[in-house]
Amino acid sequence: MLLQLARAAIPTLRALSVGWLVASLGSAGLDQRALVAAGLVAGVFLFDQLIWLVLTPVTVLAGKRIDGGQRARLRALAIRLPGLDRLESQTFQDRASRAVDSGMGIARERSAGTAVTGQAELIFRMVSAFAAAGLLAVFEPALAVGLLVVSLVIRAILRRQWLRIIDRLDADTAGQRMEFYVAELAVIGAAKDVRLFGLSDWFGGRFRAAAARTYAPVFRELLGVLRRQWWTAGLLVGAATAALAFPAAAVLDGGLDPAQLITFVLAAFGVMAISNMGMEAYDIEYGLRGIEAADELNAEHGEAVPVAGREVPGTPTIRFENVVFSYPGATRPVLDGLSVTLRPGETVAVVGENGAGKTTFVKLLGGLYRPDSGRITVDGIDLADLDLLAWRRRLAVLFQDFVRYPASLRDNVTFAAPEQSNDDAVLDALDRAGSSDLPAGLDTSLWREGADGTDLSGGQWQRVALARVLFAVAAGRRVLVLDEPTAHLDIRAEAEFHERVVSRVHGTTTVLISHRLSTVRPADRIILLRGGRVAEDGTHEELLALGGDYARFFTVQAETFQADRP
Ligand SMILES: Nc1ncnc2c1ncn2[C@@H]1O[C@H](COP(=O)(O)OP(=O)(O)OP(=O)(O)O)[C@@H](O)[C@H]1O
Repeated sequence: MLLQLARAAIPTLRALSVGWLVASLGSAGLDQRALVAAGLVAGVFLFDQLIWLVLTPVTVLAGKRIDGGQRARLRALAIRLPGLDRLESQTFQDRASRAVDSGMGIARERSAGTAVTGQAELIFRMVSAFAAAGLLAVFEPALAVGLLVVSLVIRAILRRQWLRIIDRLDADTAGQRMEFYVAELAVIGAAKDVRLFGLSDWFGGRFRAAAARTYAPVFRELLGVLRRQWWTAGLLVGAATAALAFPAAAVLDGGLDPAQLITFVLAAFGVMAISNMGMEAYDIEYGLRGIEAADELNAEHGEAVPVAGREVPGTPTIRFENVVFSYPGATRPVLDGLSVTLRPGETVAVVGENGAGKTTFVKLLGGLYRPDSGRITVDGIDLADLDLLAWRRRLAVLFQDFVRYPASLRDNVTFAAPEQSNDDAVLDALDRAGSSDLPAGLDTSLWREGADGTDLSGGQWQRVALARVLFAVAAGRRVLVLDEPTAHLDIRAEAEFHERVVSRVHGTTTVLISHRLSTVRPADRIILLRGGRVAEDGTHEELLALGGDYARFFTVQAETFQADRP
């Protein structure tokens, strides 16, 4: 603040000190007074240069601090959202990336921090212009007011032009998203494919196309602005002419001496400096969009906290009653009248073709989405009335696309029940998941990019993820969901899976999703989803006897397996 205030005084101090120097030189050559005046002029110039050395890092740091706070608030809001539907909506994602300036597009600064520090800079530039106008008013108040008004009008015109350019940039979020996605994918996400499939030209072309789509209207707007710029330039030339002509005329009339001429001309240019749109204008305009986006997110989702509801003890009976569910924006429901009961302690396998809705069923069970109609009950209580956080603490879910946390092996296991951290239990879970021979100790960071980090094979990662949910069950979770838990396992591990994992889970309801029918065969019940509802329900033997889809799939798999044998 003090630094900015000192900077705001520079144009006025410069005008006064240079005027004083000229007056001193005029009177008696290079005497002591002139030397002091020259020292003052040099001091002001030097101060103007040096102040940036301090001001720049202070401003950047202040901005980063504000941005850090904004990001933290947004993270808290996103984490608090009880389900995935809002999080996955395009509007939410667009606003979130604007609010935190996640770097979409090229050199975009949209942060709250830049808006605040830019605004502070603008205030002090205004103070500076008004101070210079005050000095100029000593000579001619009308000239001071006129120059101030014209300079502010020029600034307002330039600001409007900026806003139109920013609007053009904002208009194409789909293009920016594509550009960002392609750039990320080409460099990191698809690094192996880019090399092995020779995709660099394809990615390059897509990136250029996305960038051209986003920036073509921006460049058109910019060219339009440049074409219309002549009358802004005219205003500036007019103002500069008045700034010189009025004091010069006064000198000719004998009303001003040369030293005063220099003082007032410098003061006039100090006033006009406010017409210049510095980077602060860019920072404010872009940054304000980020603040607006954060405000919109807060207004729309700020209250979205899971409400404290009822809790159910023990291993519950779970019922899906005529549940219908479509993903936001989808035209067809994924679940369409699904009714099923999961009894306490039983192992229910869920099978069905790709896209039948098996994972969706699990997401609804976890309260990540709500049914469009019908209801899900836990011991007779609607899931909507349960304390969602408490309910989730009763679940241990291994998703098909489980997360590979860039953390230690220990954390990768305990994350499913973070309240427990007992190394014996971690080792036991790893052992049961068949991971006791991993090339990593509990403290090893499973983060290849990190210092001393390592990575695992696909199957090893699956075992770690399996250990994660087994650890959670040992910690008291009472509903275990395993979505394709054997997809990456080798034949021996898959054959041992039921014996080693499922049969050793007691007092827990287990939902097992798998395309490998040998994995689901021993389940207490198998349900087959088709058309968004339960089409078949029974034991392996009952479903084989039924002769429906399950029997057909099983026969095909069994025949394939037989045919593959030597
Ligand atoms: N987040 C989502 N947004 C929109 N649609 C989705 C989303 N997730 C899944 N879907 C759609 O819902 C349908 C069911 O998907 P789901 O993942 O539940 O199937 P699944 O039975 O688990 O399939 P698979 O056997 O291939 O794993 C699919 O048509 C899929 O395209």
